[in-house]
Amino acid sequence: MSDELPGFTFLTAGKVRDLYAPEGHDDLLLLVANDRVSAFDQVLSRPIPGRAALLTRLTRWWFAQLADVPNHLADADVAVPEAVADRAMLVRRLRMHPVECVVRGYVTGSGYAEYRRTGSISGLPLPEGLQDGDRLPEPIFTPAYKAELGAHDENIPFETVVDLVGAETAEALRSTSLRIFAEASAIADAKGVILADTKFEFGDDAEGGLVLADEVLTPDSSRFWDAAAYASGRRGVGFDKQIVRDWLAAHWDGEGAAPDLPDEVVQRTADRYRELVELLTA
Ligand SMILES: CCOC(=O)Cn1cc(-c2ncnc(N)c2C#N)cn1
Repeated sequence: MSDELPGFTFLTAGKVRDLYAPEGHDDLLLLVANDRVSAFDQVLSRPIPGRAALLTRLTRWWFAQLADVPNHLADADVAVPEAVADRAMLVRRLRMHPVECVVRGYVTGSGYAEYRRTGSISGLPLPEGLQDGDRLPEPIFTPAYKAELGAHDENIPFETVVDLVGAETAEALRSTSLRIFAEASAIADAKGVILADTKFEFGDDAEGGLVLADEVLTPDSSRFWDAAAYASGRRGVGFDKQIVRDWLAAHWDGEGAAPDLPDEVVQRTADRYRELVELLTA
């Protein structure tokens, strides 16, 4: 991806997205997604064609479904270059809170690992005997501190969120995250998709209002599972990187750079992203 976008100043590059500032609009940012995919903490060498456009479409769709939640999409008279238009979002520049607002309806991944070590996640005690992929009695807010690029986020207790952003904002982050998760889970469930967990990011706008930022409820920020597979005992059948993860697990020892994905894996993964987006947005 060239860093050059006419009329925009390149700010920074993440794993799967780049940030630009529209010249002459200090109150706006441009988020440009790319087709790269990361797995096992590595950005893989082969992009997944169409991925960025699909996930941008999905985020926009979720913002529309969550109409009662202020979000950072900007309605401004700024021309987004055609070359990136389908995978870019012009957004209001916010004062971001340094908290990954993770909500879990199921216990898996790093949350399950923490649970096995401590019997809790982010300081929240959980019932004994939970297995990987179990549904939790109710969704839980398990915040993490936003790690530097490339490092793992560190789960933190709610009290630390209070120390970071103040009690009022901490409570608003928790209540808003849980409310959005409940709404999104119900929407996904009606389409045969389990929303196992997700991560939201919020910022404050110039008036001090809490605004939903970043991407939302995409396979990059969330785990989406096939509900029918889960019901038949096949847990954690993902809609996105499962194909990539399974192929890498069978063809790579995890040392050094990951091998190039074969064409068939790239194509099946692209198809799977499209399948999820079309299933959810139908
Ligand atoms: C390299 C890519 O990094 C990111 O996209 C993460 N990020 C988002 C912001 C942000 N900053 C102010 N206002 C916003 N609306 C946002 C958003 N979204 C900063 N980094």
